Amino acid sequence: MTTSPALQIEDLSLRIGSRQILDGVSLAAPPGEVTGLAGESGSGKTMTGMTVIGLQPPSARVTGSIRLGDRELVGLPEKELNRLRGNEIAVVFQDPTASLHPMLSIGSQLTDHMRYHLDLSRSDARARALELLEQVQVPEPANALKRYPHQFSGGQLQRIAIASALACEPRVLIADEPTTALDVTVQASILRLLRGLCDDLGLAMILITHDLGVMSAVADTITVMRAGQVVEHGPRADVIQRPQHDYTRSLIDALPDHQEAAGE
Ligand SMILES: Nc1ncnc2c1ncn2[C@@H]1O[C@H](COP(=O)(O)OP(=O)(O)OP(=O)(O)O)[C@@H](O)[C@H]1O
Repeated sequence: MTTSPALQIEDLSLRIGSRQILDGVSLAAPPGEVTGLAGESGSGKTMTGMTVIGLQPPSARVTGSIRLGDRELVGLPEKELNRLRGNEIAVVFQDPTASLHPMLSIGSQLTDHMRYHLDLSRSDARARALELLEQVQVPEPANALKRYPHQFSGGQLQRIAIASALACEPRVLIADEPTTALDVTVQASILRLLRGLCDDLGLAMILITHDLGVMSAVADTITVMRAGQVVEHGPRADVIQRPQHDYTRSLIDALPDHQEAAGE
């Protein structure tokens, strides 16, 4: 079954000064699917994600198309992009503390965000915050609302950052290396959570990671980037088990146990 993509990137290029950072990137993220974006460090994965939410460096020149439903995002005025950010497109970063304020309780961070974007009353925002923390499986949600970021483990903080990203019911979630900073034991549970949310909420998820092992655990399709270009794209099993491009093969061979990653 093919669903029409929530997010469609076509021929996206980005130049900073004389450097071509992205060169004709095309990518579609359908609802309810995890679209993996792989490639070694510096290949342009993060810049692709940042450009989708309009957070590319100010000096960058962007051409091509990024459509959210039937809306074109390239060239959208900053005010309108600001409304989309966090509302229709949300991001989860590698470091959960990047999206959480250290001096504010989890409760006020989640509810302030929703009161601002969704215009909810204080009690409705609190009820929704509790629901979100349950959804991301943070234990004792009512208690968690009163606590501060430093009182949580990295894995729990990433769950809270994911809850915050989901607060305004985005259609698209960009997860940029969401498990890279976490203990190996916690990584799998966060990936399972993201996969479950994608399925349950029909999110179009773009999962950015240099780790094809992570990718093989959850992605439906994989797009491989190198030096700002897409070199390969296809269903996960095809890309991992029958890579067409030497570069993809070298990424797979670099995995500690590439048989395992291939799901064999
Ligand atoms: N603010 C910036 N100004 C200029 N160039 C940048 C900026 N940020 C990133 N770049 C360059 O853009 C290219 C792509 O970087 P990007 O962060 O998208 O790669 P990546 O594939 O996500 O790698 P990593 O996994 O290391 O983040 C790199 O060559 C990088 O040096």
